[in-house]
Amino acid sequence: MQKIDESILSEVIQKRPINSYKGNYGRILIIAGSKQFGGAALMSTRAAVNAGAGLVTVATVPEKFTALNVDIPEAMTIDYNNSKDLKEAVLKNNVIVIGPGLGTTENTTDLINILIKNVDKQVIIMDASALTVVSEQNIDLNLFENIILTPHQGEWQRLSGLKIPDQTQENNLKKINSLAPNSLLIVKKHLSEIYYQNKVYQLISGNPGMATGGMGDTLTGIIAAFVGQFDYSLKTVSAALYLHSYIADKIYKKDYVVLPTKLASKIPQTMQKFACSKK
Ligand SMILES: NC(=O)C1=CN([C@@H]2O[C@H](COP(=O)(O)OP(=O)(O)OC[C@H]3O[C@@H](n4cnc5c(N)ncnc54)[C@H](OP(=O)(O)O)[C@@H]3O)[C@@H](O)[C@H]2O)[C@@H](O)CC1
Ligand SMILES: Nc1ncnc2c1ncn2[C@@H]1O[C@H](COP(=O)(O)OP(=O)(O)O)[C@@H](O)[C@H]1O
Ligand SMILES: [Mg+2]
Repeated sequence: MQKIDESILSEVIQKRPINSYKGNYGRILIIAGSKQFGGAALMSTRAAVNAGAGLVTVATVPEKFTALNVDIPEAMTIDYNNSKDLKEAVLKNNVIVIGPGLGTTENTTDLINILIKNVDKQVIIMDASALTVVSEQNIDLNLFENIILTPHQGEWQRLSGLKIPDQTQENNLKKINSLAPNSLLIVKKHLSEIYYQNKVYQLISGNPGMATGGMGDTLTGIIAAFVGQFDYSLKTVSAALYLHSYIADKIYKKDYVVLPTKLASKIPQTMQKFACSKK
């Protein structure tokens, strides 16, 4: 089993070419949030913008538009219950996050079905409530050509049927190979693991200060921005996962709890440090 360490950051994070523009850095759609869980949409969005995504659109409930526009004016907003607008957004974005803060109502099932009907080669990052609904409704994950799954151990239990003590690397590998063999799976925990193409990779950073609501929502935004700017590959996703914990470890040296908003605020300077460290 390979370890994911700091060297991945300078390998993946690129200096920006002088003549580039926002269209070179990914069009990201984040389908997230609900009346109850607005913060999840905000934290995913903030992380995507701060991790360098060129253009970010959030599909959410209209009552969260003001909060989003005030907090992250860089991001655009659409109503996910307007299926025409959502369909258009699915078609024109190349990386799509679905799940943070959606809740597990029928509405979330409808949103997943709109995605299934309209998606083509876009990279989907499926998290949180979307994973729970997929587990409950037995939705076939193989309908997505390029999919990254980011469950925590509770979500992975629902999806795989494996109780947490049974979530060994061997069992997880078998399960993902039968559920969605072409996916990239991240099982989030202390020392998170990536399962990809029949191999396992383990993160060697992270800390218990990260055990706070919104930390996973923040990760989805970082992964989306990285895939949108760099490419869809194991290395790029590993770098996004590593950056998240790397910043969290720096904050944890001084702070008892690692606030997701604080983590997100440190993404631009940390990316610049690794982009500039290149020979
Ligand atoms: N500010 C906001 O808007 C926020 C909104 N959020 C949104 O809330 C929605 C629900 O997501 P969720 O993760 O909070 O709850 P859920 O899917 O019910 O899973 C919990 C169940 O799994 C179990 N469990 C076992 N291991 C676990 C582990 N390592 N980590 C966590 N749980 C673990 C756990 O066991 P227990 O604690 O009961 O022993 C329990 O039975 C989702 O849309 C999310 O995006 C959050 O992001 C927070 C900030
Ligand atoms: N004890 C820990 N050690 C290392 N990382 C942790 C720890 N607790 C939580 N994390 C990390 O924090 C994130 C939590 O994700 P998740 O549970 O989905 O949060 P949320 O849904 O509240 O946004 C994951 O990346 C996980 O690996
Ligand atoms: Mg989560």
